[in-house]
Amino acid sequence: MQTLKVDLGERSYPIHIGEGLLDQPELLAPHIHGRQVAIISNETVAPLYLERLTRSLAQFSVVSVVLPDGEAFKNWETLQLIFDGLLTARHDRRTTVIALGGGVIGDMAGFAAACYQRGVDFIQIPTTLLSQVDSSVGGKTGINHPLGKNMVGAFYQPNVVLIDTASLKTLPARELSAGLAEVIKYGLICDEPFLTWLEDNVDALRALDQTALTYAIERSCAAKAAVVGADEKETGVRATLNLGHTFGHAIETHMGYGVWLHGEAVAAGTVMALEMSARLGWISEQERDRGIRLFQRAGLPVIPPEEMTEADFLEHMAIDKKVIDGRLRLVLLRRMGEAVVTDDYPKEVLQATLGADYRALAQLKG
Ligand SMILES: NC(=O)c1ccc[n+]([C@@H]2O[C@H](COP(=O)([O-])OP(=O)(O)OC[C@H]3O[C@@H](n4cnc5c(N)ncnc54)[C@H](O)[C@@H]3O)[C@@H](O)[C@H]2O)c1
Ligand SMILES: O=C(O)C(=O)C[C@@H](O)[C@H](O)[C@H](O)COP(=O)(O)O
Ligand SMILES: [Zn+2]
Repeated sequence: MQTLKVDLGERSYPIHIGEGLLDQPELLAPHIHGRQVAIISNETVAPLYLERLTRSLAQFSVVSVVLPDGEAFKNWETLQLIFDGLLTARHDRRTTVIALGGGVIGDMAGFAAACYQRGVDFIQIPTTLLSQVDSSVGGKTGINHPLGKNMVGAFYQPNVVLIDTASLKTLPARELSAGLAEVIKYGLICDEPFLTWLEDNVDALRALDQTALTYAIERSCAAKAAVVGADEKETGVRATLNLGHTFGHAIETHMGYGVWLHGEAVAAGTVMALEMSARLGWISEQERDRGIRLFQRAGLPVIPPEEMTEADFLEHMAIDKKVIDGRLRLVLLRRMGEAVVTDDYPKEVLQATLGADYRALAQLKG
């Protein structure tokens, strides 16, 4: 087992990474301060892992709340089911909410923990690659609004993150690829040598090679922990973790939540960010193509939805959380392995990026 730390003063916490950690209650017990525990999961993950986790927490009084599965349920109505479960079981302020599932469960359970009786203890047990490399770390929690992704939420850090890499054995291939989008993101924004490693190991990752997966998870979590430790509430460098997300969130919202997976939208959105960075002359066309090729090899889409117009993108992007005083800040690549957040770009370059021929770019690489 490997343990990393998110360094946030009195809110610091460990990230434990290893195979079979679900069966190691001693990693959780020190972070549970009362007798009550509420495990939040969904209809897909609960049949796979809920009984095992409940058994390993036998010393506590455990209830579970099993939510419907999917991004389409990351909303107020489903959040209410968590509060219903907590109140029905008479959970008090010393309860601990545990998220057992992917990023949707983690974001919702975390937001519920932040709100329930004004804040109770929270633990992340992520079971998708995406949630293991990204969403379980850093304390962004929340739900979607019909007009925009993650528009209602709170920064609320967990007490511990427990990553059992064996849980990826049951993950569908499409979901594994979606997780690779956020892994590739770290290489692009802050770790160019990791991109080379990914080019050498993407096939092993897709084949569920445990050694390769564990390494990719550790390196991704280390990158995220460093960024979050430096800027917990996104007043600066944390916004670089949003590479591809301004375009990607527009795709998710426009297409209907869950039609494109988050990681798929991030992949196509990052290709748009690469294209814009190339148009600004910050990276070369060869470097842009290097990124496109890696997303393709990871099994991810690199062409935005045909039906989305430039106006559609601009309308959704206008309410991005990085907008300040009506000016849209974008995450772009100054060079491979170095992201910047900027509102200093000609409007025409953004227009040209939205209108670019991504089908042609994809065919060149495919
Ligand atoms: N808070 C953050 O910092 C952050 C970061 C990235 C993404 N997110 C959010 O995370 C969400 C995406 O997360 P996701 O990709 O994990 O999606 P998800 O939570 O919808 O999980 C993907 C699918 O895999 C299933 N699943 C989960 N674990 C499984 C397992 N071990 N075996 C079999 N099936 C399993 C789920 O039931 C679901 O059907 C989005 O809502 C996104 O906005 C948040
Ligand atoms: O942790 C962050 O910060 C991120 O931006 C990570 C992203 O991968 C993630 O999708 C996050 O939920 C997006 O945040 P948002 O503030 O743009 O909703
Ligand atoms: Zn993301």
